[in-house]
Amino acid sequence: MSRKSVELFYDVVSPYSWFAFEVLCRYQTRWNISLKLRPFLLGGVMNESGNRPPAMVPNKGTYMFKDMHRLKKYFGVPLNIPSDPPKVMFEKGSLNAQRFLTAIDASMPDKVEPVTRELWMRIWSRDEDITSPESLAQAAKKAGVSDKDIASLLAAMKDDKIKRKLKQTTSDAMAIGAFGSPIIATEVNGEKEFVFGSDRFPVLADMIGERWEGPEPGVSSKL
Ligand SMILES: N[C@@H](CCC(=O)N[C@@H](CS)C(=O)NCC(=O)O)C(=O)O
Repeated sequence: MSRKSVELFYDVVSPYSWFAFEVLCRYQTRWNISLKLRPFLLGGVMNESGNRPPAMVPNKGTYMFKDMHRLKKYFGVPLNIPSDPPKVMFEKGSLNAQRFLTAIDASMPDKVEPVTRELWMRIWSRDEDITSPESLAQAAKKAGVSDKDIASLLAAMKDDKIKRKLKQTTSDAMAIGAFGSPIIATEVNGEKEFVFGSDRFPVLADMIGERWEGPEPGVSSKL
């Protein structure tokens, strides 16, 4: 049977997307899927869809941060809430990080997964910056990218080509109906469909004819 294509649209500013990312990485060899990581810009999706981040609704924000503590344990992901979430999420944002990942996807796609993970470790585990070139370089270095390649990636992320590619990925997500992150898209009977959220894996498994064996299906974690 041919492998089902599964696309993960995500932004490292989104903690729920980290859970979805780790689960899909754990299942990418267990399920008969080909996983495509698609870094997009959540801020763009929010603006274009007319949605707003849950943390901007006070009760949702309170719920979300409580939920994070439960989900950290449930998913086995070392997430910690940063000391100043509004600053991290809304002031500093993720534009540079997402452009950096887009540049990596364009020239060394096999490094998208480890660099994404390092960026999440920075922003959502160790409360470290992900906006400066030095921070991006450190994440890439930890993921095994050479100094020479890091210098090219930092230059490439400023090119119009890369900026357009990030906009295109965001538009691709909008075209299928995105309003937040994570968006996990696949084809069902020739039609593109998606689920929203890290809590939709049982449904996704049913859609692609695979078995959901929980968030840690006996695979060694890369964390
Ligand atoms: N129930 C989802 C929530 C995901 C979620 O809230 N994602 C945020 C970004 S971190 C978002 O885009 N929210 C848009 C919305 O809730 O409409 C999950 O468990 O993963």
